[in-house]
Amino acid sequence: MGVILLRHTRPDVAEGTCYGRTDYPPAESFSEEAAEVLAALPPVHRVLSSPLLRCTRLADHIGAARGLPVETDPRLIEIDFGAWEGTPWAEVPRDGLDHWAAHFYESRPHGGESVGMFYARVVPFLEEMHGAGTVLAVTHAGLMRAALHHAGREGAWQMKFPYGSFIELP
Ligand SMILES: Cc1cc2ncn([C@H]3O[C@H](COP(=O)(O)O)[C@@H](O)[C@H]3O)c2cc1C
Repeated sequence: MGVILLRHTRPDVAEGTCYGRTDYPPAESFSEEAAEVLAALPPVHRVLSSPLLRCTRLADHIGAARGLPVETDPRLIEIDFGAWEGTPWAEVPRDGLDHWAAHFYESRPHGGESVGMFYARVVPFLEEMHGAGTVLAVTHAGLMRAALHHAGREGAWQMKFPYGSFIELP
């Protein structure tokens, strides 16, 4: 089995908000969600986590239950949406969204990371993990999209992953 990418549980932020790098903590439902994740998760021999609270809380919970230390890695942080962070998606300027859609890899109308910049920091992590054994990385939806794109999956950038769900990479 290869690396397992696990999305964090529900964060404490209003539905429809644009957020990536903003450090929202987990929602009140954390304990129940974390128990479900733990029950579904296969055995792993290493636990890595994005340094953001919505991931470290879950990683710490898993690490404590499985007797493993948690290592944080900044390459596992979600894409940085710059000036858009904390804004409802419905209020993000239309021209910015259009530019982003038309120039998907290069565009950064929010002043944060372009998808290309984001992908360029994620790929070295994925390459390092290749063949590293059963490693769990607690991370974000954007990372899971990037990883599936890297694995050659058609439509990976449009995929959705529920909170607390995980994917296994070969
Ligand atoms: C290209 C791209 C487009 C996105 N649109 C939303 N997100 C991602 O950013 C937000 C934070 O993710 P999480 O809740 O897992 O921390 C979510 O809305 C998620 O879908 C994206 C990520 C990427 C890379």
